[in-house]
Amino acid sequence: MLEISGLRKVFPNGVVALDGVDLSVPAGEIVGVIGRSGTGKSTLIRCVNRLEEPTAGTITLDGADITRMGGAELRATRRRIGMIFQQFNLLTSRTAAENVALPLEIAGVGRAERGRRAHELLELVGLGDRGGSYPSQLSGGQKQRVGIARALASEPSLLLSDEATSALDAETTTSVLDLLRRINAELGLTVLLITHEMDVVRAACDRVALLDAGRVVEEGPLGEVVARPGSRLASGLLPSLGRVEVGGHEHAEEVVLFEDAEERLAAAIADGARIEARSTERIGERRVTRALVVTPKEVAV
Ligand SMILES: Nc1ncnc2c1ncn2[C@@H]1O[C@H](COP(=O)(O)OP(=O)(O)OP(=O)(O)O)[C@@H](O)[C@H]1O
Repeated sequence: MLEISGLRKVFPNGVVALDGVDLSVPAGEIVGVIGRSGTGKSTLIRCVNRLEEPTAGTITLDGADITRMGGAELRATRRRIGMIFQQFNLLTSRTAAENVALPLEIAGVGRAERGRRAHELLELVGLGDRGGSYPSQLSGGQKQRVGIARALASEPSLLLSDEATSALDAETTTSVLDLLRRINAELGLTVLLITHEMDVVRAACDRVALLDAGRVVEEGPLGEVVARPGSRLASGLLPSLGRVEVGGHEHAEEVVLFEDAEERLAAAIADGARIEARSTERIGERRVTRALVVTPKEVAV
Protein backbone atom coordinates (compact mmCIF):
# COMPACT_ATOMS: atom_id res chain seq x y z
CA MET A 1 0.00 0.00 0.00
CA LEU A 2 1.33 3.40 -1.01
CA GLU A 3 -0.09 6.42 0.79
CA ILE A 4 0.74 9.95 -0.35
CA SER A 5 -0.35 12.74 1.94
CA GLY A 6 -0.05 16.52 1.66
CA LEU A 7 2.77 16.19 -0.86
CA ARG A 8 4.27 19.49 -2.00
CA LYS A 9 7.11 20.16 -4.37
CA VAL A 10 8.32 23.68 -4.96
CA PHE A 11 11.27 23.91 -7.35
CA PRO A 12 14.09 26.37 -6.56
CA ASN A 13 12.77 28.67 -9.33
CA GLY A 14 9.52 29.03 -7.37
CA VAL A 15 7.37 26.72 -9.54
CA VAL A 16 4.86 24.87 -7.35
CA ALA A 17 4.69 21.52 -9.17
CA LEU A 18 2.76 19.69 -6.43
CA ASP A 19 0.43 21.63 -4.18
CA GLY A 20 -0.72 19.16 -1.51
CA VAL A 21 -1.32 15.83 -3.23
CA ASP A 22 -3.28 13.18 -1.33
CA LEU A 23 -3.46 9.78 -3.01
CA SER A 24 -3.84 6.16 -1.91
CA VAL A 25 -2.60 3.27 -4.02
CA PRO A 26 -4.07 0.09 -2.49
CA ALA A 27 -1.83 -3.00 -2.51
CA GLY A 28 -2.26 -5.08 -5.65
CA GLU A 29 -4.14 -2.40 -7.61
CA ILE A 30 -3.25 -0.41 -10.71
CA VAL A 31 -3.84 3.29 -10.09
CA GLY A 32 -3.63 5.76 -12.96
CA VAL A 33 -2.84 9.44 -12.49
CA ILE A 34 -4.02 11.43 -15.47
CA GLY A 35 -3.61 15.09 -16.22
CA ARG A 36 -2.57 17.60 -18.83
CA SER A 37 1.05 18.45 -19.55
CA GLY A 38 2.69 20.40 -16.74
CA THR A 39 0.25 19.39 -13.98
CA GLY A 40 2.96 17.62 -11.97
CA LYS A 41 2.58 13.96 -12.97
CA SER A 42 6.27 13.27 -13.52
CA THR A 43 7.22 15.20 -10.41
CA LEU A 44 4.77 13.12 -8.38
CA ILE A 45 6.13 9.81 -9.57
CA ARG A 46 9.73 10.99 -9.17
CA CYS A 47 9.03 11.98 -5.56
CA VAL A 48 7.89 8.43 -4.80
CA ASN A 49 11.33 6.99 -5.40
CA ARG A 50 13.05 10.18 -4.25
CA LEU A 51 14.55 11.02 -7.64
CA GLU A 52 13.03 14.34 -6.63
CA GLU A 53 13.10 15.63 -3.04
CA PRO A 54 9.61 16.54 -1.77
CA THR A 55 9.32 19.96 -0.12
CA ALA A 56 6.68 18.75 2.36
CA GLY A 57 4.30 15.87 2.97
CA THR A 58 4.66 12.15 3.51
CA ILE A 59 4.87 9.11 1.23
CA THR A 60 4.50 5.83 3.06
CA LEU A 61 5.09 2.44 1.48
CA ASP A 62 3.72 -0.40 3.61
CA GLY A 63 3.77 1.89 6.62
CA ALA A 64 7.33 3.27 6.28
CA ASP A 65 7.76 6.96 5.34
CA ILE A 66 9.98 7.18 2.25
CA THR A 67 10.46 10.94 2.69
CA ARG A 68 12.33 10.42 5.98
CA MET A 69 14.61 7.64 4.78
CA GLY A 70 18.29 7.92 4.06
CA GLY A 71 21.29 5.72 3.31
CA ALA A 72 20.87 1.95 3.40
CA GLU A 73 17.16 2.10 4.25
CA LEU A 74 16.40 4.29 1.22
CA ARG A 75 18.50 2.06 -1.06
CA ALA A 76 16.65 -1.06 0.20
CA THR A 77 13.28 0.64 -0.33
CA ARG A 78 14.25 1.76 -3.84
CA ARG A 79 14.95 -1.88 -4.70
CA ARG A 80 11.31 -2.59 -3.83
CA ILE A 81 10.20 0.09 -6.31
CA GLY A 82 10.60 -0.69 -10.00
CA MET A 83 10.23 1.97 -12.68
CA ILE A 84 9.53 1.96 -16.39
CA PHE A 85 9.97 4.96 -18.68
CA GLN A 86 8.56 6.46 -21.87
CA GLN A 87 11.92 6.19 -23.65
CA PHE A 88 12.67 2.75 -22.14
CA ASN A 89 16.10 3.90 -20.83
CA LEU A 90 17.94 0.73 -21.93
CA LEU A 91 21.72 0.65 -22.24
CA THR A 92 22.38 0.36 -25.98
CA SER A 93 25.73 -1.39 -25.51
CA ARG A 94 24.16 -4.24 -23.57
CA THR A 95 21.96 -7.09 -24.75
CA ALA A 96 18.38 -7.45 -23.56
CA ALA A 97 19.45 -10.09 -21.00
CA GLU A 98 22.33 -7.89 -19.77
CA ASN A 99 19.95 -4.93 -19.37
CA VAL A 100 17.55 -7.07 -17.33
CA ALA A 101 20.44 -8.38 -15.22
CA LEU A 102 21.76 -4.88 -14.44
CA PRO A 103 19.84 -4.34 -11.16
CA LEU A 104 20.99 -7.79 -10.02
CA GLU A 105 24.60 -6.95 -10.90
CA ILE A 106 24.35 -3.76 -8.83
CA ALA A 107 22.89 -5.80 -5.95
CA GLY A 108 25.92 -8.15 -6.10
CA VAL A 109 24.13 -11.24 -7.44
CA GLY A 110 26.57 -13.75 -9.05
CA ARG A 111 26.85 -14.15 -12.84
CA ALA A 112 25.15 -17.56 -13.18
CA GLU A 113 22.20 -16.57 -11.02
CA ARG A 114 21.88 -13.24 -12.91
CA GLY A 115 21.74 -15.09 -16.23
CA ARG A 116 19.14 -17.52 -14.93
CA ARG A 117 16.92 -14.75 -13.49
CA ALA A 118 17.26 -12.57 -16.61
CA HIS A 119 16.16 -15.48 -18.80
CA GLU A 120 13.22 -16.21 -16.50
CA LEU A 121 12.11 -12.56 -16.58
CA LEU A 122 12.43 -12.32 -20.35
CA GLU A 123 10.27 -15.46 -20.60
CA LEU A 124 7.69 -13.77 -18.35
CA VAL A 125 7.43 -10.78 -20.70
CA GLY A 126 7.31 -12.97 -23.82
CA LEU A 127 10.90 -12.41 -25.00
CA GLY A 128 12.49 -15.70 -23.93
CA ASP A 129 14.26 -16.01 -27.31
CA ARG A 130 15.54 -12.42 -27.56
CA GLY A 131 17.97 -12.27 -24.65
CA GLY A 132 20.95 -11.92 -26.99
CA SER A 133 19.48 -9.02 -28.98
CA TYR A 134 20.65 -5.43 -28.56
CA PRO A 135 18.06 -2.68 -28.06
CA SER A 136 18.65 -1.45 -31.63
CA GLN A 137 17.49 -4.86 -32.88
CA LEU A 138 14.19 -4.68 -30.97
CA SER A 139 10.90 -2.91 -31.71
CA GLY A 140 9.53 -0.25 -29.35
CA GLY A 141 7.13 -2.71 -27.76
CA GLN A 142 9.89 -5.26 -27.28
CA LYS A 143 12.15 -2.60 -25.73
CA GLN A 144 9.41 -1.73 -23.24
CA ARG A 145 9.02 -5.43 -22.41
CA VAL A 146 12.75 -5.52 -21.65
CA GLY A 147 12.24 -2.38 -19.52
CA ILE A 148 9.46 -4.15 -17.62
CA ALA A 149 11.59 -7.28 -17.11
CA ARG A 150 14.44 -5.10 -15.81
CA ALA A 151 12.06 -3.30 -13.43
CA LEU A 152 10.93 -6.67 -12.07
CA ALA A 153 14.47 -7.98 -11.54
CA SER A 154 14.75 -6.82 -7.94
CA GLU A 155 11.30 -8.28 -7.15
CA PRO A 156 9.64 -4.94 -6.39
CA SER A 157 6.31 -4.66 -4.60
CA LEU A 158 5.55 -1.35 -6.37
CA LEU A 159 5.99 -0.52 -10.04
CA LEU A 160 6.04 3.10 -11.23
CA SER A 161 5.17 3.67 -14.86
CA ASP A 162 6.04 7.08 -16.34
CA GLU A 163 4.11 7.41 -19.64
CA ALA A 164 5.39 3.91 -20.50
CA THR A 165 3.25 3.55 -23.62
CA SER A 166 3.38 7.12 -24.94
CA ALA A 167 6.05 6.30 -27.53
CA LEU A 168 4.18 3.22 -28.81
CA ASP A 169 1.49 2.78 -31.45
CA ALA A 170 -2.05 1.81 -30.40
CA GLU A 171 -1.70 -1.93 -30.98
CA THR A 172 1.63 -2.16 -29.14
CA THR A 173 0.22 -0.02 -26.33
CA THR A 174 -2.60 -2.54 -25.89
CA SER A 175 -0.21 -5.48 -25.69
CA VAL A 176 2.10 -3.70 -23.20
CA LEU A 177 -0.90 -2.74 -21.03
CA ASP A 178 -2.14 -6.34 -21.19
CA LEU A 179 1.29 -7.42 -19.98
CA LEU A 180 1.14 -4.94 -17.09
CA ARG A 181 -2.28 -6.28 -16.10
CA ARG A 182 -1.01 -9.85 -16.28
CA ILE A 183 2.02 -9.25 -14.07
CA ASN A 184 -0.14 -7.22 -11.70
CA ALA A 185 -2.43 -10.26 -11.37
CA GLU A 186 0.28 -12.94 -11.35
CA LEU A 187 2.77 -11.24 -9.05
CA GLY A 188 0.33 -9.17 -6.98
CA LEU A 189 2.34 -6.10 -7.95
CA THR A 190 0.99 -2.66 -7.05
CA VAL A 191 1.26 -0.21 -9.96
CA LEU A 192 1.21 3.60 -10.02
CA LEU A 193 0.96 4.73 -13.60
CA ILE A 194 0.97 8.23 -14.98
CA THR A 195 -0.43 9.04 -18.36
CA HIS A 196 -2.07 11.80 -20.35
CA GLU A 197 -4.25 9.30 -22.25
CA MET A 198 -7.66 8.23 -20.99
CA ASP A 199 -7.48 5.11 -23.20
CA VAL A 200 -4.57 3.92 -21.07
CA VAL A 201 -6.59 4.45 -17.89
CA ARG A 202 -9.60 2.66 -19.36
CA ALA A 203 -7.52 -0.31 -20.51
CA ALA A 204 -5.30 -0.81 -17.50
CA CYS A 205 -6.42 0.83 -14.28
CA ASP A 206 -8.54 -0.16 -11.29
CA ARG A 207 -8.58 3.39 -9.91
CA VAL A 208 -7.89 6.81 -11.40
CA ALA A 209 -6.93 10.22 -10.04
CA LEU A 210 -7.16 13.48 -11.97
CA LEU A 211 -4.23 15.79 -11.31
CA ASP A 212 -4.75 19.47 -12.05
CA ALA A 213 -2.29 22.23 -11.18
CA GLY A 214 -0.47 20.05 -8.66
CA ARG A 215 -3.55 18.75 -6.84
CA VAL A 216 -5.72 15.64 -7.07
CA VAL A 217 -9.10 17.16 -7.94
CA GLU A 218 -11.04 13.93 -8.40
CA GLU A 219 -10.35 10.25 -7.83
CA GLY A 220 -11.91 6.83 -7.30
CA PRO A 221 -12.42 3.35 -8.73
CA LEU A 222 -13.18 3.50 -12.48
CA GLY A 223 -16.62 1.93 -12.08
CA GLU A 224 -17.50 4.56 -9.49
CA VAL A 225 -16.25 7.68 -11.29
CA VAL A 226 -18.09 6.83 -14.52
CA ALA A 227 -21.36 6.99 -12.58
CA ARG A 228 -20.69 10.48 -11.19
CA PRO A 229 -22.83 13.10 -12.92
CA GLY A 230 -20.78 16.05 -14.12
CA SER A 231 -17.47 14.32 -13.38
CA ARG A 232 -14.50 15.36 -15.56
CA LEU A 233 -13.13 11.83 -15.29
CA ALA A 234 -16.47 10.35 -16.35
CA SER A 235 -16.68 12.54 -19.44
CA GLY A 236 -13.08 11.62 -20.31
CA LEU A 237 -13.77 7.91 -19.85
CA LEU A 238 -17.01 8.13 -21.84
CA PRO A 239 -16.33 10.12 -25.00
CA SER A 240 -19.43 11.40 -26.77
CA LEU A 241 -21.11 9.14 -29.34
CA GLY A 242 -21.61 12.12 -31.62
CA ARG A 243 -24.54 14.30 -32.65
CA VAL A 244 -27.77 13.68 -34.41
CA GLU A 245 -30.13 16.08 -36.19
CA VAL A 246 -33.67 15.95 -34.86
CA GLY A 247 -36.98 17.55 -35.73
CA GLY A 248 -38.63 20.24 -33.58
CA HIS A 249 -40.95 17.76 -31.85
CA GLU A 250 -38.04 15.48 -30.87
CA HIS A 251 -35.38 15.56 -28.26
CA ALA A 252 -31.90 13.93 -28.60
CA GLU A 253 -29.98 12.98 -25.53
CA GLU A 254 -26.92 10.91 -24.78
CA VAL A 255 -27.56 8.71 -21.79
CA VAL A 256 -25.21 6.63 -19.68
CA LEU A 257 -26.75 3.47 -18.29
CA PHE A 258 -25.44 0.64 -16.18
CA GLU A 259 -26.47 -2.96 -15.48
CA ASP A 260 -30.17 -2.26 -16.21
CA ALA A 261 -29.43 -0.67 -19.62
CA GLU A 262 -31.35 -3.27 -21.66
CA GLU A 263 -34.56 -2.86 -19.65
CA ARG A 264 -34.33 0.94 -19.66
CA LEU A 265 -33.72 1.15 -23.40
CA ALA A 266 -36.45 -1.41 -24.16
CA ALA A 267 -38.88 0.65 -22.08
CA ALA A 268 -37.87 3.83 -23.89
CA ILE A 269 -38.34 2.15 -27.30
CA ALA A 270 -41.76 0.91 -26.19
CA ASP A 271 -42.58 4.55 -25.38
CA GLY A 272 -41.67 5.62 -28.90
CA ALA A 273 -37.95 6.41 -28.63
CA ARG A 274 -35.35 5.35 -31.17
CA ILE A 275 -31.69 4.56 -30.48
CA GLU A 276 -29.40 6.34 -32.97
CA ALA A 277 -26.14 4.91 -31.63
CA ARG A 278 -25.02 2.82 -28.70
CA SER A 279 -21.97 1.17 -27.22
CA THR A 280 -21.44 -1.09 -24.26
CA GLU A 281 -18.11 -1.69 -22.56
CA ARG A 282 -16.73 -2.83 -19.27
CA ILE A 283 -15.21 0.03 -17.30
CA GLY A 284 -13.70 -1.02 -14.01
CA GLU A 285 -16.16 -3.44 -12.45
CA ARG A 286 -19.20 -1.98 -14.26
CA ARG A 287 -20.86 -2.62 -17.56
CA VAL A 288 -21.48 0.80 -19.04
CA THR A 289 -23.82 1.47 -21.94
CA ARG A 290 -23.97 4.79 -23.73
CA ALA A 291 -26.85 5.46 -26.03
CA LEU A 292 -27.84 8.35 -28.21
CA VAL A 293 -31.60 8.33 -27.79
CA VAL A 294 -34.11 10.35 -29.78
CA THR A 295 -37.46 10.64 -28.07
CA PRO A 296 -40.71 12.44 -28.70
CA LYS A 297 -40.42 15.49 -26.43
CA GLU A 298 -42.63 14.11 -23.64
CA VAL A 299 -40.73 10.80 -23.14
CA ALA A 300 -37.77 10.45 -20.79
CA VAL A 301 -35.36 7.50 -20.64
N1 LIG B 1 13.57 20.65 -12.40
C1 LIG B 1 12.59 21.57 -12.50
N2 LIG B 1 12.81 22.86 -12.20
C2 LIG B 1 11.83 23.78 -12.29
N3 LIG B 1 10.58 23.51 -12.68
C3 LIG B 1 10.29 22.24 -13.00
C4 LIG B 1 11.28 21.19 -12.94
N4 LIG B 1 10.69 20.03 -13.32
C5 LIG B 1 9.41 20.33 -13.61
N5 LIG B 1 9.16 21.64 -13.42
C6 LIG B 1 7.88 22.34 -13.60
O1 LIG B 1 6.94 21.73 -12.72
C7 LIG B 1 5.66 21.65 -13.33
C8 LIG B 1 5.22 20.19 -13.35
O2 LIG B 1 6.06 19.46 -14.26
P1 LIG B 1 5.90 17.89 -14.53
O3 LIG B 1 6.97 17.50 -15.49
O4 LIG B 1 5.83 17.18 -13.24
O5 LIG B 1 4.47 17.84 -15.23
P2 LIG B 1 3.82 16.68 -16.09
O6 LIG B 1 2.38 16.67 -15.73
O7 LIG B 1 4.58 15.41 -15.91
O8 LIG B 1 3.98 17.20 -17.55
P3 LIG B 1 4.44 16.42 -18.88
O9 LIG B 1 3.32 15.47 -19.18
O10 LIG B 1 4.58 17.51 -19.88
O11 LIG B 1 5.73 15.74 -18.54
C9 LIG B 1 5.80 22.28 -14.70
O12 LIG B 1 5.41 23.62 -14.61
C10 LIG B 1 7.28 22.17 -14.99
O13 LIG B 1 7.69 23.20 -15.85
